[in-house]
Amino acid sequence: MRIVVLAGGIGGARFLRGLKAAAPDADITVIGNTGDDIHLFGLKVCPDLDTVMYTLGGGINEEQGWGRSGETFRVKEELAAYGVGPEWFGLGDRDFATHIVRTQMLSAGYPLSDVTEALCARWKPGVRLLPMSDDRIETHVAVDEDGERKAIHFQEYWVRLRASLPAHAVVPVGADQAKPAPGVLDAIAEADVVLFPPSNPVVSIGTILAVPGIREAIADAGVPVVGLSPIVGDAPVRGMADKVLAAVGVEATATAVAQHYGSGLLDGWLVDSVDRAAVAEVEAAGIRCRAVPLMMTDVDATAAMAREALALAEEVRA
Ligand SMILES: O=c1nc2n(C[C@H](O)[C@H](O)[C@H](O)CO)c3cc(O)ccc3cc-2c(=O)[nH]1
Repeated sequence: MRIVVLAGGIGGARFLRGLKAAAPDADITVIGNTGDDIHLFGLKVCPDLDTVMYTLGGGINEEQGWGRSGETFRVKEELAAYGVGPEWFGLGDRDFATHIVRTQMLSAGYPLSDVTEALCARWKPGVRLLPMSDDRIETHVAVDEDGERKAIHFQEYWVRLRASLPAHAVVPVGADQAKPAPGVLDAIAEADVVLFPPSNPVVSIGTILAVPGIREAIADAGVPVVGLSPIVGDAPVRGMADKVLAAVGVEATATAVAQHYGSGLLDGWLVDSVDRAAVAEVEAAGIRCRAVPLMMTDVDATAAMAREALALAEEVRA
């Protein structure tokens, strides 16, 4: 079975670990969000691609869900000693090596998709990890700070500000001129099922869908598209998805997120058992819906969710 998964950061990576356990013989292609990418210290950092690669490759810092395990921060300390910022983004020594290799290859003219393939040759994530695009796309967030409206980089909003200010707009800068990376549209066209894991619907899944051609390819793929709600009991399970959902006028509920994706895209939607009441509403929107446990407490729980998603896909296909 060929499965295509649109993945953001921590939620997407954790879901993929369960999907691999649930469907060990499946051919999984991950279309990774690159809107979180940031250039720091002359290096290109790709948080969501790295989180998938490290999580599935066994190198992730498990508690954080991002960055490498067993980290030290000597380089970060030395940069701070030179007064070279920003200090608010925690890059560890091991992680720096990834960004040095990536930037060296990009400077040599390799596209991000080739770079990602080369990095995955070490980590062997067990899935094909494709960036959504080889073109530069960076999500910016419009906020009011110090009495003025300004656009700041997503990472500055997410990490420095901890999403403490209302987001007035979330803009994937560069998306409208970008093209899907090589292999992305083919993977979607050849997929037997497309899954939207419990990643951030705005800055992760939404950014991937903003790359011209990807949303249409999924809508036209003619195979079941099934998503899992990142919102449980009217609150995001992790992260601050509600802050950016507000920016696009979407309520932080399992139903609202399904409606946001729309029945033109989604065929099935899993909500958590506590949101059982949402099932009828989601089905009224033309999207098949089931209420199942959606907390990714461990790999077994996540594998059970993945099996539910694949089962719903087969129900939809019938
Ligand atoms: O909350 C934080 N998230 C950090 N993240 C997470 C990152 O902001 C998020 O993983 C995604 O951008 C959102 O999914 C990092 C991810 C990396 O790949 C590398 C470094 C960091 C550093 C931080 C950090 O200092 N604080």
